[in-house]
Amino acid sequence: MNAPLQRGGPHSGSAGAGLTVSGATVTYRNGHTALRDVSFAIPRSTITALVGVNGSGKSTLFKAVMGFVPVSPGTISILGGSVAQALRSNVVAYVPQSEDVDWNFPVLVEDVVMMGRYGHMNLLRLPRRQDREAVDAALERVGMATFRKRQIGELSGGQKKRVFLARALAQDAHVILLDEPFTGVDVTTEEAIIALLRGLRDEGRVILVSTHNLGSVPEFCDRAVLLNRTVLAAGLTEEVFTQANLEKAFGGVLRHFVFDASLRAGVSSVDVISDDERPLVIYGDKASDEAKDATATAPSQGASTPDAPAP
Ligand SMILES: Nc1ncnc2c1ncn2[C@@H]1O[C@H](COP(=O)(O)OP(=O)(O)OP(=O)(O)O)[C@@H](O)[C@H]1O
Repeated sequence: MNAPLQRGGPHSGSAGAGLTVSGATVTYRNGHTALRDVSFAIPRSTITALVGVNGSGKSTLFKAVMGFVPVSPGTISILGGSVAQALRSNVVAYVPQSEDVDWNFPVLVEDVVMMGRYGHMNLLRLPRRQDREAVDAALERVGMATFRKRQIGELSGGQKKRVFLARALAQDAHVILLDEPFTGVDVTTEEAIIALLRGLRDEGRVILVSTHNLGSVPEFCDRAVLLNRTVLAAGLTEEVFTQANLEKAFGGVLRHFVFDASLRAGVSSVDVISDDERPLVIYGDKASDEAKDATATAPSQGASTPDAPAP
């Protein structure tokens, strides 16, 4: 049986136990299997990118972690406990894609953030002092305190995303799932969101971010999971984010450009890999390429080369 979840700070509970998905298969009611035998583990204090083509199952995985769709067979363990325990303890929060939200729904920014407190309230949902304080602190942290009385539909795309992040903060979620947080936001807002996520990571939380923005993944994600209905690669970003793995994940849809890099000192090649408007750029290192070439062409001891002069 799973150990009970412990609240009282993201560092409590089983040390290091973050999110573990083991052999998870998800089949929708219409018979479509969106995920098959998915396995990976993410420790606490990490930001992990969830990357894959449209329809690869990223949102389905989020739904499974949130308990919205059943996993069968397979298991999902959250901070050492079951999904049901995690939901009861309010430790998982989901920050939705903008398209999934009805922005015409008349609700104030502070009310959206207060929704993060519902799991901490009794059935009457009357906010207490600690609930209001949590909302104030969350709005302050995402820089949206001055917008609290605005209708959510009146905000820009980046501001809306920050409000939903504030809802997760007010909830004091230890596992935060973000669906495409950078779509439609400018670079300044993206940097602000990344800084916030880093802060949350450093507090011991588990952050899982689905994104098509390959270029920023190596910059701010410690780990990555490449998905296409099953896991193609998972682990540290530098090990997962290789050209070969990305080609496996994106196949023909990945735009891949190779430039002559002779204009930049120390660079032998520039690979630009793009699934979105912000590409991943890989610079080849001239010095290490030359060293590799030298090793590859150096004759091994005792071997003769066709061009070697006769002794
Ligand atoms: N409720 C549902 N019923 C049946 N099939 C579904 C349902 N939701 C999603 N699917 C199917 O499951 C597969 C995975 O969808 P999912 O939304 O998880 O992909 P995704 O990786 O999040 O895609 P995107 O990058 O476009 O958001 C798709 O083939 C989709 O058509």
